[in-house]
Amino acid sequence: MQTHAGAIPISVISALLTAFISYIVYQCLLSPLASFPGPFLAKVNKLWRAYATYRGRWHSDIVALHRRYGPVVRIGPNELSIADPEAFLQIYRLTWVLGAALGTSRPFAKSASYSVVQGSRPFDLAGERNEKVHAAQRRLVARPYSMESTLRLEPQVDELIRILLGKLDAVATPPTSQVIDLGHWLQLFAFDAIGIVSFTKPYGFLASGSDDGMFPRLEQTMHSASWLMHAGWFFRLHQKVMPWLGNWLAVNDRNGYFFQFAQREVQARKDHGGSDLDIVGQLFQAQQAKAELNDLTISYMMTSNVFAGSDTTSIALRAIFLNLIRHPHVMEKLRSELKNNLNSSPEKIVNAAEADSCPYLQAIIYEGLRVFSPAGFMLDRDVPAEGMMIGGRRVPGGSVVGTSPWVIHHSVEVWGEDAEEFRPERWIETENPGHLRRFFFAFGGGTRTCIGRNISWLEIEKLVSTLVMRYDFKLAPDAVISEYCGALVFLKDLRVQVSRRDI
Ligand code: HEM
Repeated sequence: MQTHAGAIPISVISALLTAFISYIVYQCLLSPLASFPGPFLAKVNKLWRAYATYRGRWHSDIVALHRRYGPVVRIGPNELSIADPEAFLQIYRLTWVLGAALGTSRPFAKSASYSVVQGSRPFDLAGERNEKVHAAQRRLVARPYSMESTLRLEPQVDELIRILLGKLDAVATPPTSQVIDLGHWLQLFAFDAIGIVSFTKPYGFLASGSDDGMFPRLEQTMHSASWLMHAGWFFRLHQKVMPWLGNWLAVNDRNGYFFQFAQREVQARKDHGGSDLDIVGQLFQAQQAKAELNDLTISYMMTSNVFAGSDTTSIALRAIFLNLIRHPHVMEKLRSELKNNLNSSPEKIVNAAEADSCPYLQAIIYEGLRVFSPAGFMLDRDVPAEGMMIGGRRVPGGSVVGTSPWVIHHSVEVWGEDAEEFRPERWIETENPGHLRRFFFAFGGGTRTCIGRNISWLEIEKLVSTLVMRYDFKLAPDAVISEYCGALVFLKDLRVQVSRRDI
């Protein structure tokens, strides 16, 4: 058959069509993951996940997909989302020792998607994929993040809480009782708290009441990272042409704008001195014995503090307050506990030791982070070369598996029929709290568990207990609270009427 000059020959078209059909048949029928159910487009095209993430509803969409398809959902040609409790424990909870005993010789390493987070940074705890390199880096910096170190900074956190109380008093003292965006104030607090634990000094956002444009920028960076993690080729291409076309991706702010911000703070801390108790002070001290812990490395680490430590904590605080407001009986029960156990009053700033001694308060924090986990993404891991079994089916080495905190936290199989409900009592009633905690995934798991957990917990337990004793909170009648997932699940427009309880 003749073809016109310039037209594509039929033979080429039919070869392309055959290749396309073969690819679809392979992915749907012959691939080692073919037996796992999932949306058709996800099975055949990696971009499905990038787009699904880009839409900003991944945290709830993936829960809905599991309700539809079951405990294992295929969300990419080579990717599985896991709600199966046994498989979840195998992926995230095994240590080297236990792993060796079970025949899984090493932890599941982070997948290629994390390279986008890491960018060109040689020191990046969250993005580092090599488990050995990560373990060495973590050992280098872990000490200042311990509970012992964190507690030494409690007086400085108290100072910050006093500033917040001053701000809230101004809108909550009779005859005033204004509606405010409580979420905004919690975010200013959480951001400044990171300044305190890192550099002994707050950034001054809470005092000025303004974030200086920082929060939208953080949010855009997070969102950009969330979908680009699943379009790595596009990210790499962009980085190659960036010298000529400029930067078009907000994710680069992580290693650009936010790194420079952290670097300036580290330099200022060095120039002006500060307390040896803060994280940078401790790292400067450690520097004397460990040459590899140079100023650049410390700045990289502080970038993680700014990037991973402020929005996460503020979302946790927002979620806990929203749930307390929506469940007045829980709020009252908490107040009774604080009054009876601590003799707490509206004037008092609760200290960490006191907060730790209140089981209901602790249960509220667990439950708040369970039903509304700040991290809304799936924590991708590579299946080791030997492969793994999930629900009796073999998953080959090199496949990507992972679980989002939202998926495991909303699993009926783990939490029971009331998995969707905010019910702190479940953490107290259970005969086996250790069992429930194994499935508590708000801070990730295994070797890659959040290094800032102690810091956040301290902030949360102090602030929640102090504020509920001092103020009444009521949702504004016109409050329209929305959720938006860009890696973290941003909870917006927490418009609340705040009033002093003691006046
Ligand atoms: C409620 C607050 C927080 C939540 C919900 C949270 C959540 C998480 C999660 C889920 C991970 C694991 C990520 C993964 O495996 O991909 C993680 C890791 C990490 N977080 Fe947090 N985080 C919080 C607070 C903080 C704070 C306050 C800091 C720093 C001061 C911090 C710094 C980090 C770092 C550096 C990592 C990487 C750790 C590693 O791989 O060794 N986070 N966090």
